[in-house]
Amino acid sequence: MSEIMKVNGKLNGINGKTPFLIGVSGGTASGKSTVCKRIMEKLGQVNMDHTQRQVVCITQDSFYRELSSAEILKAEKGQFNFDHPAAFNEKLMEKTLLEILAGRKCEVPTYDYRNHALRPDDSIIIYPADVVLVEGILVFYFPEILNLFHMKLFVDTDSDTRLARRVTRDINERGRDLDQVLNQYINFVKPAFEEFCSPTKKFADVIIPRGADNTVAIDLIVQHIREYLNNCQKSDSEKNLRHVAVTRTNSGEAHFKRQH
Ligand SMILES: Nc1ncnc2c1ncn2[C@@H]1O[C@H](COP(=O)(O)OP(=O)(O)O)[C@@H](O)[C@H]1O
Ligand SMILES: O=c1ccn([C@@H]2O[C@H](COP(=O)(O)O)[C@@H](O)[C@H]2O)c(=O)[nH]1
Repeated sequence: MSEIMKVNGKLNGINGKTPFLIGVSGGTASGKSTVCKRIMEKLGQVNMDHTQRQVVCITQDSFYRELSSAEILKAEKGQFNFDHPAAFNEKLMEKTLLEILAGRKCEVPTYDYRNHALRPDDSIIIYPADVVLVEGILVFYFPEILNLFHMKLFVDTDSDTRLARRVTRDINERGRDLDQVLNQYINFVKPAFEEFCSPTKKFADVIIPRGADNTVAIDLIVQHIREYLNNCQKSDSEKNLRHVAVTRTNSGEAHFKRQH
């Protein structure tokens, strides 16, 4: 296997398929996952076998670090700060993204929000793809990770809307009660958004106001990705043609010229 090297924060000299890496950031419940889902839907990637997908999506939540028992007790009372950069294992995230950029198959655990823990037994296999979407509140916070993205999107949804959505989602899907959601939001989520997430908006290439409601922005992004995928397909078939020509020449059965 070739060694993965970085020059100026970008990959250099790697073998295999190097995907186009798109970071999708924004505050909690801004619609990051929904925007990624819309992009995947519009590109016809959702009802497709995982091994065949040209576009895949992963979440930063898969890189929450393991908590100690004392931290889990705090988390159960809504007293652990999951919005601080220290809550993440950014080194593991960087390593995984480098593997993905090197065109290697990776395994990424899912996150269990009810138990505040990763589920390694329920991991997702990320097969080599042409485009990889990486969504999360702090994907632009760590410079080593920020520098890996070829395109950066920031989902900018008004904070009242985000809080309203978070309350509903956390109660219905993440096993929380109202007091817990509001206390966690006031004590950790909102201050951390202002200190760590919001300042990273300046790194974005495209800001998407109103998230998934902004179909114009989503269509433009989808168009850009579609053009990229078409170019990938063109260069793949050119590579295949070259391969056929060289193989036949080597076998001595035909005398094609090497194509460039
Ligand atoms: N445009 C929208 N209109 C209504 N509800 C939305 C919209 N976008 C997202 N939601 C809902 O808000 C919640 C948070 O959205 P999600 O995409 O998971 O946000 P994030 O990934 O940023 O946390 C989910 O329950 C989702 O269904
Ligand atoms: O155990 C946990 C882990 C995370 N959270 C909250 O989740 C959000 C990030 O996820 P989004 O889908 O982007 O909202 C973050 O604000 C954490 O506070 C949690 O509550 N419990």
